[in-house]
Amino acid sequence: MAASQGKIILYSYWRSSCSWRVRIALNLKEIPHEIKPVSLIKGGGEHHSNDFREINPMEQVPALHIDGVTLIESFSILQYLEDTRVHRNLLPSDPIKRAKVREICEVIVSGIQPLQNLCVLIHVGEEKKDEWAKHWINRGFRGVEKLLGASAGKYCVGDEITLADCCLIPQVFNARRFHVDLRPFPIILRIDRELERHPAFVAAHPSNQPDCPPEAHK
Ligand SMILES: O=C(O)/C=C\C(=O)CC(=O)CC(=O)O
Repeated sequence: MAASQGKIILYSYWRSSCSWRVRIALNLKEIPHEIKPVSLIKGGGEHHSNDFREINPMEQVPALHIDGVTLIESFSILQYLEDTRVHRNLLPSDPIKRAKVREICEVIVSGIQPLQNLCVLIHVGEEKKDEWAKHWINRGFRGVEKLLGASAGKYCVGDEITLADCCLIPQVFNARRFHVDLRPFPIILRIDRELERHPAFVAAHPSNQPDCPPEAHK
């Protein structure tokens, strides 16, 4: 799994919402990259292999090989892209708006997604896992909806696409996957509709990934 020099390589799984956040940002910033699929399912998960543990000791996707280093943790990767690839900024210049973008990101990347991540659901067990995921997504979305009530314009914070939108859209997909009733979250739904045809978001969608199984295509 050694990464070739110079090329930007994203280790990704089609349905991983954390990989998806990074795919959106790479697309929005028009950064050429190669996707190396890592199956979280095949043989108990390729992310648990010795080879992949060298890439990410947390045994998770995504990992991004860029500028001679390998970075892990999606939000940290997003920040690095923002720091180094100034084309198409995904953080506003106003410090309060920046804080609001990061606030929404944190609620999703720390407060919602980890609680419904595959390794947590395996630990929770087959019988309880769906109800568990639904509960935590619901709880988190109540907070996100309230925050968006104060910050949203066309998108999560104002009228420009930001890192918050990169984090929100994959989480909406997960909410649907776990049958969360989204009707109490009209702002979240509106932003999701706003972005569903955006080319950078369409290209990053699980159904457009090289490792998407044929039966899961839209
Ligand atoms: O195909 C699968 O069921 C395996 C894994 C996932 O969906 C990814 C997650 O663990 C959820 C997530 O990224 O939020």
